[in-house]
Amino acid sequence: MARYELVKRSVALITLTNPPVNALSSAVRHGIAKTMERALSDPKVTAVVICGENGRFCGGADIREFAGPLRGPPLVPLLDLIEAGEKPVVAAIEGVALGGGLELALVCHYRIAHFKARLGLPEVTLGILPAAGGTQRLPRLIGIPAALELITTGRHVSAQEALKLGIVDQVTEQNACEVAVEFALRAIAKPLSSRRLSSLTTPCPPNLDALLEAVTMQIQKKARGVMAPLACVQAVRAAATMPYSQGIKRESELMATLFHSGQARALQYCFFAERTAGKWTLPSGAQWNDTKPREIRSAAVIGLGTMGRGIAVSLARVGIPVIAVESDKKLLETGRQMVIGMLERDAKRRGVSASLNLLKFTLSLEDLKDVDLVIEAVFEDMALKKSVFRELSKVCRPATLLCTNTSGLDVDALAGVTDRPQLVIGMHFFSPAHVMKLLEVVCGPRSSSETVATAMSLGKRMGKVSVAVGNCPGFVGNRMLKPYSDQASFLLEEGATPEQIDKALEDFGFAMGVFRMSDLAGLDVGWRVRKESGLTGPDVDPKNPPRWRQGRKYCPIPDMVCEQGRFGQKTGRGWYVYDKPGGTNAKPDPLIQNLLETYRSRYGIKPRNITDQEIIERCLFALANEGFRILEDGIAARPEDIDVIYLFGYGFPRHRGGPMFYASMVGLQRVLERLEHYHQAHPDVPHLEPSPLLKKLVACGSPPVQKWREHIKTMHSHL
Ligand SMILES: CCCCCCCCCCCCC[C@H](O)CC(=O)SCCNC(=O)CCNC(=O)[C@H](O)C(C)(C)COP(=O)(O)OP(=O)(O)OC[C@H]1O[C@@H](n2cnc3c(N)ncnc32)[C@H](O)[C@@H]1OP(=O)(O)O
Repeated sequence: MARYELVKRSVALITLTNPPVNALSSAVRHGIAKTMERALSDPKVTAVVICGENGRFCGGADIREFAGPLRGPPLVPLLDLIEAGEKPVVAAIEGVALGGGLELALVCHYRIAHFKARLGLPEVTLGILPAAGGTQRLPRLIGIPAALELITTGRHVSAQEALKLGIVDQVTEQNACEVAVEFALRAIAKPLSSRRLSSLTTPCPPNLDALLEAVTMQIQKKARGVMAPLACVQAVRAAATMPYSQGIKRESELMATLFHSGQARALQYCFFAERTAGKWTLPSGAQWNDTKPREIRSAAVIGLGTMGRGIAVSLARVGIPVIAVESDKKLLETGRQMVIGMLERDAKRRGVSASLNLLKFTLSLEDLKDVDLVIEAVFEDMALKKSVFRELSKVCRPATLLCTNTSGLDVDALAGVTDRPQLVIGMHFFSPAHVMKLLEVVCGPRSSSETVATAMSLGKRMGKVSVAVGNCPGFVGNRMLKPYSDQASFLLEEGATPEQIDKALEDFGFAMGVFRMSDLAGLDVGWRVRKESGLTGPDVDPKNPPRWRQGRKYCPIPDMVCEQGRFGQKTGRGWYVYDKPGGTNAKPDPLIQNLLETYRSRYGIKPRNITDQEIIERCLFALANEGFRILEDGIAARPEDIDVIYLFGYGFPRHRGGPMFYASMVGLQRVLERLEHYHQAHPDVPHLEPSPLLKKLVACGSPPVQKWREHIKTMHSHL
């Protein structure tokens, strides 16, 4: 796991060999210990270079090892040994030096980085802190403010920025190993004492307390309830106020508080879940690693509303020529200006030039005859979408992939009106599409494996986290949202207020509660869908009981809010009131309070005190319960896929791991008991009835989330 060679007759070259990222597994640590000992004791060796195989220095500690008992040589004494050695050690950083990888580089006496390398201490994103001296050595090297920023955010820096900050000594466009060997030969005669970071005094800013306080407040605001960044601040404080020997003890104590925490487990689960999600399999057996995607050299977007504009920008900024289509001149011109503006702002932010030459705008579908792929993003209306797909089927060449950005309509029904159902697939982007990372790739029963592979790979190229899901109303994300938001509405009936429910959800960790989020998204969208599905509006039979629709309990309060023209932020009024249309400062509205009181008295509902615990349990357990049903139905292949959808598409707090992981952390037995309890109290709400899969998992002893798949025997997998 660490190769040893003697080069240039006197330089020991140690290469970490643990693909794909040369993580510091127990075997690698063992390898480093052995090879370093050999280098330090061999009189022929005058200097040492450490590098990583396959152009990657080191991706840090092996995160998979954190779940089991700690084995092998501990990292801290091993790194101390390298730093204390009497022979100069040079790190040759190619690819990445992250976490423990950067900590390894920091104990080397010199660091040479390839110009494409990225460096950072991302431990905070895994719910822990850099505990192999990183919180103590980095501040000594680059000062408190810069170290604090890097350690508390986990941000990666480029080699050029690392040079500016003083993290590396040289950046090279040549082979970093060869440059490091030459560098090491020149370093032989130089004294090492000033190169041992642990022996330096931390340069301390005069306003240390104010700085730490400001960063703490920023963290508490941005990452409410998240422990690791606060522990990082404390560790950096120790670097500023304590000698190294005490600081390193403090670092280790703080790590001990984080290491086995639920937040660390959740965040590490998220890291792997995100990677698992890309590995799709279809019922035919075709899967991610045996199906070649088609190359997409040109694309078209139909409809330049909010979604279409974001999709066009996402395609153009990764170099794909896009033809954008609208139905009339005025809409086309507005869309054109908006897309160009968005692309220019995006390019400015990224410091690149805007690829405006890749965009074409047209009123005619005929212009799409030669494109490789079309994404339809017209109004959410089945008849309209069908007519677009019929037309596309006529004008596009037979090999063109036809994708729909529907957020919940039947993808197979659209495939059915075309001459190529195997080339039809859903690409469900989230708004704003050029910002949100999630893409649900909706596989219809007739979508070919090549079509799935192409949509997944295009998503990746666009920088999205793509998750393959089956075709059912609302797919995964929006199907689960219904029981969640229904519970919030029922809680309003029973005595809660929008602000109380939102606060409970925001305290749990959501960036926005359900009502603030609906105000942002626009309340009219859901209202239109409810009208179209006969849940409200003139189509409802007047003999229908007022709080009962389609055989189950129904809460009409959201419809009543819309009937008053309150569509959310854009109209300046929704569940909250805003200072102006488009305003973002949400204030509780006495008119909503009034509406709720009138409603309750009309239906003889006596309001009761509702606890935050009940709000969280009813909203989130109903959400997870639908997730179990989705797994049973074969609409999502794994709980990790559902969690990734909720993390990237719906703002589920990452330190809670996603709805399915959260349910497993609470304990499936407890989730089952609480759902049974709430279902008994509300027998007319089917979403509260525990799903058969949840019951089965509890009966099997509540296995960890990674093992649920073994218990899911779907009659018919859609994936
Ligand atoms: C009382 C109790 C007290 C307990 C105290 C215990 C103390 C223990 C001592 C701790 C010492 C601390 C050491 C250190 O401070 C801690 C760390 O280093 S944590 C790790 C930090 N590193 C990272 O966060 C980097 C994570 N990786 C990435 O960001 C990316 O993978 C990458 C390196 C940028 C590469 O990106 P890509 O090229 O896109 O490739 P993938 O992301 O798809 O990854 C490929 C493959 O590799 C797996 N993988 C990546 N990194 C790691 C890793 N660090 N450990 C394990 N596995 C890793 C990844 O999952 C992919 O796997 P695949 O999906 O292919 O199976």
